[in-house]
Amino acid sequence: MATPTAASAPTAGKGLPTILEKIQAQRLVDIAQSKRTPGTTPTDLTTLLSLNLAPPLIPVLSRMRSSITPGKTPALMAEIKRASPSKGDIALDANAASQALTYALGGASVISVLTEPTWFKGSLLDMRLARQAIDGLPNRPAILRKEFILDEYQIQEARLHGADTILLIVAMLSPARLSALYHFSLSLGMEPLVEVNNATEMSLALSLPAKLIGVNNRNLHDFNVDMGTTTRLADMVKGKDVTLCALSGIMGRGDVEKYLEEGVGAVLVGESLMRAKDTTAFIRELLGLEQGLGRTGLGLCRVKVDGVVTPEQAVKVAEAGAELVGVHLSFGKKNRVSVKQASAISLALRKVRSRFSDTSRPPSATTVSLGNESWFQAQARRLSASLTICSPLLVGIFDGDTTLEEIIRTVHLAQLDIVQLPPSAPLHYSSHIPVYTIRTLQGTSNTLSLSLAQTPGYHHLVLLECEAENSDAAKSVSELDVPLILSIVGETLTADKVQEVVEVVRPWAVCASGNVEIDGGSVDGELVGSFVQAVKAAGEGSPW
Ligand SMILES: O=C(O)c1ccccc1NCC(=O)[C@H](O)[C@H](O)COP(=O)(O)O
Repeated sequence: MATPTAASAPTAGKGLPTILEKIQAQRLVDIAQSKRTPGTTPTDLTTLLSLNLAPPLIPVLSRMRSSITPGKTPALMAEIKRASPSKGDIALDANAASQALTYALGGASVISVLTEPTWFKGSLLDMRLARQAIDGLPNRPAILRKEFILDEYQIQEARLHGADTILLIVAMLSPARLSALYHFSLSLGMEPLVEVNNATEMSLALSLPAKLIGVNNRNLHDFNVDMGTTTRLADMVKGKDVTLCALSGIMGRGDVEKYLEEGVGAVLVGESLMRAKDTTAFIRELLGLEQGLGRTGLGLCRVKVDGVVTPEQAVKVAEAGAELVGVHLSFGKKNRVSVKQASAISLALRKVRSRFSDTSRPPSATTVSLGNESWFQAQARRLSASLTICSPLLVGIFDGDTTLEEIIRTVHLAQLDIVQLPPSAPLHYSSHIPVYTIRTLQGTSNTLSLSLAQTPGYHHLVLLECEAENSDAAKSVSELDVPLILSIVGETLTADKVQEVVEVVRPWAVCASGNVEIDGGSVDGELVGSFVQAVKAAGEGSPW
């Protein structure tokens, strides 16, 4: 691997070095320092990559192209930029992880993270945290390492810290180095964003042949921003397999519309996004999307009935309209069933499901959004969609003494659709259980368990057990971004009471208690039916 030296930097020409040349000289010093540091030597990075320690990639080009509607909606490359040489401090307090999440949920296709520390106050840690914050999203944006890349070493760093793509600035590199770095990036699976500022640089980029080309409206030597730069070069990529991006100086929808008319597919926006009062609203403005659209769900609340012990009871509960049937599988529990009984219940439910399902519904009718949504919203949407074609689902309820191996064995033997875990279940269980999981939490839960409740991957839904008089706790949990199954304990929920609770808490589902829970082998189908009706009426318009 060739090691660049300061001598390979372009000379400043006459007079003082430009900012680009200063940054370049400093970056060469920084790279040399990192390469000397034990643990991050070039050999270390090669070893780490060969151990497959870089997180999985997404292909940046297809991620961007899937978001573009020509002439209407560009792909947004949203930049995390605390400061810059031209503007000084912009947003020193910005937190890379929360900024990245806001960008992702707002609709960005790429998150550009400046990792240069001296002038831009960025770091590789910023990029790593930005990646971690969005990692669980079902349609996460690609991560761009926005950097002054001079050495293959920086491309290896980028991959290891979670980048999907890197920036190559043509003005900083000889044609031979540009080509070497371009192909090195491709060899690690990353199509680079190649930045140009004039026709000569554009021809070089096209000869690589780069497929993602950004025209920087800012001249990096003198900071001058000329919004016509992209316009003048746009024709050079017409008819080519190139996604053209306009970079720098974009302040609002007006700039974006002009570029869209010229065939530009993407815009990279830094400062104006970092200074926006309402980042999400500004993203929607840039993308030309309607404002103020909240979460869209099916507007439903579902019912879970626990304590079923026989196939006949399960069918009665299904006929009454409940979507989830719970069986207790742990010793010492009232209404505990054996694995064999659970299996018989499962079989009975599978036989009747077609009666309560609408298989004629196309998947898109139940798939509310394939855009950016949180991990929990995506789980809830998928589970709700499954329920429209496959209802009711069987939930196996376990206590704290059941081992992971026993749970997995029971899932297979009894054909469980969902596993309900106790509060004490280790957090890694969910990632090993091959079906959806619910974690039980008590209404008195502390801040730690509330923050764990919102961690993607620890469970798919939360069942909150709370006393009727403590429904404030349920209200506060309902504000979390987690689909909630509400279980009011210690009181018989009347139809009126359940309506009140559902309207306030807006849960994903309610667990039938006292009045409908099975006791002594009989199920009052009418009672369950009226409970279900009350929940359905109150749940209309729910975000889930
Ligand atoms: O932004 C600078 O002052 C700057 C100076 C020297 C080299 C690079 C510089 N910026 C990098 C960028 O290309 C921009 O951060 C990016 O295009 C976003 O621009 P903006 O939306 O104008 O913040």
